[in-house]
Amino acid sequence: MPKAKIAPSMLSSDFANLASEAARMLHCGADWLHMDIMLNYVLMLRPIFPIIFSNILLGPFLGSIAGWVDTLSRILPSVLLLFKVLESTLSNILLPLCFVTLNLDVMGVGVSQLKEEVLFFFFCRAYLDCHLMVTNPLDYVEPLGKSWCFRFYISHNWQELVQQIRSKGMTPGVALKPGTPVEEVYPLLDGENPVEMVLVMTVEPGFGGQKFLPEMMDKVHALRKKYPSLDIEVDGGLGASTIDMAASAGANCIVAGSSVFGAAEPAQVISLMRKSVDVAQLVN
Ligand SMILES: O=C(CO)[C@H](O)[C@H](O)COP(=O)(O)O
Repeated sequence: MPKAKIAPSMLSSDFANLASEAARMLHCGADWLHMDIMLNYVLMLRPIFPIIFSNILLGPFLGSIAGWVDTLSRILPSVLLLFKVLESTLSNILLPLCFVTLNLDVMGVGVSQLKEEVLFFFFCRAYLDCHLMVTNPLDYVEPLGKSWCFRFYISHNWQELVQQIRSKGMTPGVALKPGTPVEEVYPLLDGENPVEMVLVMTVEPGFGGQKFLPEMMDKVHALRKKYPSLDIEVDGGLGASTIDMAASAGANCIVAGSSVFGAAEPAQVISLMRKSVDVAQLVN
């Protein structure tokens, strides 16, 4: 069975502080960051696109140079203490961007907004789970492919799109709106160049905070039965009261917006969702 992946939906984040919100979610244990790109789709959300590009996509891209620091910060806490000592010694000579990063990660020390933005910009490499709801997704392959963006959802022109997406090093997936029958996705999974994920929308796409549609679980069931190792994602209305339904139906990638960003302890919600997927996989 495919691994659990928890992806907070940045649609529910504070858009004025996207970088720090993204860093916060990664710090809380998120596997991916879910990005809804709705240009030409939901007009009122148009401003998101430039924000995503300037604040999120470019940040991790430039951060690749310092990716090793991020890895170190995760696996070698003792190295961080060494940096902390160095920080106090050299703080006025080498502006301690990296030390600020490390302090935040290990000690949970609060840092200023600016420093936190810098932290994400230089040190985080997020896996961006991008759901494109646009009239011509082909137009977006090139700009997204230049960034650290791997996941892509499609609805039409799929053969050419899948090829283009792969050529940019991203992995293609297809999204199903609530009204679309699950059978429509089978040709994209059974063909020569199949997509690698199916996103089953559990609300009508467009806004966070909507009510989970339990009837969508039939689609998840059908997909899991037919494709045991497929990544199956659900998005919309996922939280403590609905996660078990999705997990037991066979979903392993969970997108959650308001339940994570609205929680006092987002890390606990992320962990609960992961546990629910893991337990369901053991039982099934
Ligand atoms: O795609 C989306 C809306 O189209 C969002 O990702 C989704 O709504 C997440 O928000 P919430 O968990 O609050 O429902």
